Amino acid sequence: MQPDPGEEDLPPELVAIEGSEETVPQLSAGLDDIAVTKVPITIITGYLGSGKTTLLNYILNERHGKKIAVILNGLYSLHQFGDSADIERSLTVSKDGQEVEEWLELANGCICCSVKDSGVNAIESLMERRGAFDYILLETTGLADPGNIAPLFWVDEGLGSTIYLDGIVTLVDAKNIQKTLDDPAAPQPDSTTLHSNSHTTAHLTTAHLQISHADVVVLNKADLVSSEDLTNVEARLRSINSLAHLHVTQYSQIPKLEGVILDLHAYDAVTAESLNFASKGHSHLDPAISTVTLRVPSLEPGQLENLDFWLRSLLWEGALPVAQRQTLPAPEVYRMKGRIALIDGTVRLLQAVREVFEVLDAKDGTSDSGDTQGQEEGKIVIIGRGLGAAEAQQGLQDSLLYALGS
Ligand SMILES: Nc1nc2c(ncn2[C@@H]2O[C@H](COP(=O)(O)OP(=O)(O)OP(=O)(O)O)[C@@H](O)[C@H]2O)c(=O)[nH]1
Repeated sequence: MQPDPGEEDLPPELVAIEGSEETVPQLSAGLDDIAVTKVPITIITGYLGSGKTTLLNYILNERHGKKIAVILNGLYSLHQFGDSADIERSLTVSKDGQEVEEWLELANGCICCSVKDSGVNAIESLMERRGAFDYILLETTGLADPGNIAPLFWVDEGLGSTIYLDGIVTLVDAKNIQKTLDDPAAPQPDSTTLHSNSHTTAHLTTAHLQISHADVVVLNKADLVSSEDLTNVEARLRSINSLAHLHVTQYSQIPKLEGVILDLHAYDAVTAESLNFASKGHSHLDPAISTVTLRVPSLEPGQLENLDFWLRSLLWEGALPVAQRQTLPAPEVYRMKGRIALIDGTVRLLQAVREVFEVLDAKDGTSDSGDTQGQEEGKIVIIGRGLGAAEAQQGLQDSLLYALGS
């Protein structure tokens, strides 16, 4: 769910077609009645020189049996792929006299493309022109904020996109990351995309945001640091983002890709284990960003509306609602995941990236906590800035009890 864009921006009416979850709804008029297989897209981000291209080359040279499209979002030279893969052809595609895409065909059936417009439409039109792919990898520039890119691909099922966001992988340079996070001169994110009412003044860098949005952190260049430094970096990364899986690598080499880097389904699945791990009380080593866990009692179905109110208030208005219509300075929320247990034993999943959120039915439909009482404890894990766990917990509890602001 996103803030209302206004009527003129409303999407055309859609009709859902029957089929598996990998089947997308289609426009009601003018299109063939053919189910479309959705293609996963993984965003690969990370600070300058952290090993993004090394990871891409590694993936492309692995035997994965997939036809992968690599999208370079930025002003890159495509020739960086020339060393490791035979280039068969290259082409520049023009639109209205403007060069918008450049692509190279790689030896193993993959293609590599530079797209200046990173939007879903540009990528879908590329897919139409070049035929179907099994997978898309999008490498951002080293200074990109993935929080601005992810919502482009995390598209509502109802909008009928042929691609879906599978996950965000953030490369971290083990040798330089501490300096980058602490450097007051390091490039800062575009403040207009963030709420400005946070009460935290601690320095925030683009590297912080890249880590906070990660579903997987690849802690690379481990060969360049001592084991003690590596342990310290790991602790800091976990304090920023306790939800992400962390893999320590040299030259971005990850022995198994499936389920580790690729095919994560990080935006349509939330396991109780991942939330339990995130709530284990990791250190608060970073002054700018942290992860907190809120406990959610089992809800009556009617209380889902109250939860929705709390989410809108927090994510759209940047305010933590508390009783008697007061508001507290709110955190800036970058990523949120949760499992909400209902008293009837069913479970809802919560996913949010910045102001976009979604509450879905859990695929299994019921608690999978293994709790002998049969009732899972609901949890919401928030990664953000200016997070006071006690205030956030109070605001949530108040919202669940009263219909604040109604
Ligand atoms: N020592 C060491 N060098 C590495 C490792 N991984 C990558 N490199 C080197 O670090 C340099 C930068 O790696 P890239 O993969 O180009 O990094 P990137 O994130 O794509 O860089 P930008 O696109 O400039 O942001 C290259 O010279 C790599 O060979 C590693 O684990 N250890």
